[in-house]
Amino acid sequence: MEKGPWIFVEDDGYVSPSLYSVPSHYSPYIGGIFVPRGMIQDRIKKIAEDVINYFQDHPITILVVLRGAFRYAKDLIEAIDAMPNPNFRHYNLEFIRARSYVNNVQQDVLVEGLDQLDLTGKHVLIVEDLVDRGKTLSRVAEIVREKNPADLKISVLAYKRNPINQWVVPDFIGFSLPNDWIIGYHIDYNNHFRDLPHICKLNEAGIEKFRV
Ligand SMILES: O=P(O)(O)OC[C@H]1O[C@H](OP(=O)(O)OP(=O)(O)O)[C@H](O)[C@@H]1O
Repeated sequence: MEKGPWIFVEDDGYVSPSLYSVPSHYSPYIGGIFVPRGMIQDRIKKIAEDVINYFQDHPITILVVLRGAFRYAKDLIEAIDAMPNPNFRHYNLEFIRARSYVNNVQQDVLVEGLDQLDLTGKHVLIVEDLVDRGKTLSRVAEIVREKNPADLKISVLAYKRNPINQWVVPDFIGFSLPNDWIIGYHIDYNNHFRDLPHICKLNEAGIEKFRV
């Protein structure tokens, strides 16, 4: 993945969790903070502008991939709502569920809630929290394309530089991150750390502690 219109976080581009406010029950398991909450919010404001500038006056069907993308989608929509010129923006929301990870091992990708959606002729924006190996987004996009949308774009907050990922680079990316185990800002490890406000690196102690 070339450096591009996203914020590139270097492999050692994390800071100590002691520099930011972190819940004490999580701090032993955080290897470092890659992106603090305020920077995430600022980046999302710009992505909201980019999305609206791209879709112009086409109504957007925003397809949120639960559960991980919940917080990113919420903040993206709030940023769109806060933009000037309310006559310009026009979107509706749909929610699907995709899941695949137990511990840090990927199982088959399960997608729920997409079968019954009619996306024919719609201008669709898939909103996802994380690309890791790329299998989830690849599968979701494949199903969406079969529904003949007029347009399909993809936004991902966190794009991991996982060499296994052969997936096409999404259209709107928040941050390019190292190939570490990423947690926080609703990105989970076995359903833990979703409420951690910053995007962080999970350490070995955390991988062991919350293994199921
Ligand atoms: O690029 P990939 O290797 O396919 O992985 C990315 C997916 O993994 C996470 O989902 P998870 O299975 O943890 O479910 P969740 O959305 O409920 O957190 C994340 O939310 C993405 O959907």
